[in-house]
Amino acid sequence: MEKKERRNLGSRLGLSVISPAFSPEELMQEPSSVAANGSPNGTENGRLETIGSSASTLSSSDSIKAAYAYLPQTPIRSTDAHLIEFSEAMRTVAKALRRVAEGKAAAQAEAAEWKRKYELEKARNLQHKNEELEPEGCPCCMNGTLEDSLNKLTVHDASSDQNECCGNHGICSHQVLGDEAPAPIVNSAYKMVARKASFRLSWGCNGEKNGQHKHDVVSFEKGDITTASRSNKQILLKWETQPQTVFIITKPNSSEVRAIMPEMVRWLNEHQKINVLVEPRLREELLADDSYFDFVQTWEDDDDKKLLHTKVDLVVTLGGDGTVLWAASLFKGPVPPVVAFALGSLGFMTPFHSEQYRESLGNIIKGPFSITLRNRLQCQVIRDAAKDELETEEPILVLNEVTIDRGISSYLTYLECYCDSSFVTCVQGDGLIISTTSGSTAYSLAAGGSMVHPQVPAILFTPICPHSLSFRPLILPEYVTLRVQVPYNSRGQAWASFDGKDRKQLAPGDALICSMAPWPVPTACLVDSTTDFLRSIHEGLHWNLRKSQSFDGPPA
Ligand SMILES: NC(=O)c1ccc[n+]([C@@H]2O[C@H](COP(=O)([O-])OP(=O)(O)OC[C@H]3O[C@@H](n4cnc5c(N)ncnc54)[C@H](O)[C@@H]3O)[C@@H](O)[C@H]2O)c1
Ligand SMILES: Nc1ncnc2c1ncn2[C@@H]1O[C@H](COP(=O)(O)OP(=O)(O)OP(=O)(O)O)[C@@H](O)[C@H]1O
Repeated sequence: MEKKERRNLGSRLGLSVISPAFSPEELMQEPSSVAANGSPNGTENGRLETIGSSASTLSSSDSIKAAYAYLPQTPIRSTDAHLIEFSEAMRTVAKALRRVAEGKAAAQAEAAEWKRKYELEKARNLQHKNEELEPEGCPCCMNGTLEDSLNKLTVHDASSDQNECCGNHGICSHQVLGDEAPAPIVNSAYKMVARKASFRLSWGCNGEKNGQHKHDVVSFEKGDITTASRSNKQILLKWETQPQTVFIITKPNSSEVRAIMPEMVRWLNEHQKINVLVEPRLREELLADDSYFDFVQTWEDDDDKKLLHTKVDLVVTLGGDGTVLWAASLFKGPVPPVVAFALGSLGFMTPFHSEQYRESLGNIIKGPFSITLRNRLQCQVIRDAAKDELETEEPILVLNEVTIDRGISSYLTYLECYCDSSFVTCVQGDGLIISTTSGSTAYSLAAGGSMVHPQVPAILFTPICPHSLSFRPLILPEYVTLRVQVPYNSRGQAWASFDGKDRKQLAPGDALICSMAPWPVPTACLVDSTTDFLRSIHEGLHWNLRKSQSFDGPPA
């Protein structure tokens, strides 16, 4: 019997047929209704006719009753009942699986959070140890913890006394970036003679002293909760000792870079008496041109590279946004201040003009200068096959975003997303972007996310081509831990990429955990965070560019 006919039969009998419950073969086993030729009453509609014939002498309501009485013994009911039971069982299993996944998500998110806290605590302990080992540091800083110092933050006036102690006026670099290298590295190309310069950070409004404190955000006085005037304004960096080592990073294969780079190195060395450090490739390029550049330093192995942040006072990038991303990726922990010169096409994070490098670098080296603290995301892939915590992969830090997409697969990505221990949603589409606010003007913007000022403490959750009309992007607070899981029943694999690089395949069962990293990228501002941000969206994207209407329009 055809499905349609079965449905007709059901509806004529006042029943809803739930599924194609039986086959002609099953019907043929029906003892009373099966004709000798093996077909019910010799037709496909044998069952209907059997019911009809047994009911022919009865009224229509009697015939329906008879049909109901007859049905429990037929395969329709029993097979449907099995199917109903089966689908209910499947629903229960699905629910149980979802609960297990949520439990696992919560446990893994919690584990990641504890790991992050542990890393922070470890960094703090290391810092205390270094402070103990370093008697000639700023005496005021030596007495306090980072928290003490944060609590003491006041606005710093750029023109205030140079000899003033940093303890009461900002975060001192001895506290923030004071984790000195365990031992100096001595080799021909990487002979670090200089001590890292110390500096302090202060919060103010374009350098004006206005007495606001960073911790005065909410007041609980007299039981009333009031928001104090915003205090986390423009951040200033003021050197306490002269910066001595500049790390120059350039985009490869650029004639513009090749023209400016040797000039800049010479100027830094001769006019500013500053050590210059570059990537090994660049040192070779410089030396190939002129042996004068023999004084330029580099590193020899990964161990040296890991200690870069302890030696470098300032990072200078020559290139586009990609070079800033590259520079950030070289620092797996704290990052020195970055001065980015624009030698690319867009330059959202590269506010400085390369033609004016002498003036700009001169001002930065002298200080103070405004910085934007750009948050980074710490991303960790957790493999389903990993047997324990030790098998997890190294975390990757991103300045723009981590993208989970369908890669070369032609199937929809299917991703389950959790925020701390709460289920957020399932992404069915091309993928998902988890972005920092700095990355909000990059891929996330192209996928329909909002542009967010880089100083806003947030994480962006932006789907890529979702196959659902109602999936709008989200902006979440910076303190959450996100977890993206490729479910076991996903049709294909997913791929994660980090600032557009390092693609990693995620198999069903694998997960990616993201939280805000404790090491932001401090980028020097040309003017200040807000002016630079607005300039970049106006000039880079021509945001809301429209010809003004003429005054002589129709009367109102
Ligand atoms: N559809 C898209 O818009 C798309 C697709 C893939 C990657 N990307 C972006 O490219 C980035 C990698 O940059 P790249 O230079 O190494 O690759 P790239 O050379 O392919 O350049 C990508 C473009 O994105 C711009 N860009 C990078 N970071 C930006 C930011 N924070 N704000 C505004 N624009 C930004 C760059 O200036 C460049 O024009 C990724 O992090 C991702 O955000 C965008
Ligand atoms: N020092 C470096 N070593 C290796 N790769 C680098 C380095 N600096 C930049 N890159 C890579 O080179 C690519 C291009 O760099 P970048 O975006 O700075 O230049 P651009 O493409 O000319 O600028 P824009 O994107 O603004 O047009 C990026 O993918 C970046 O990751």
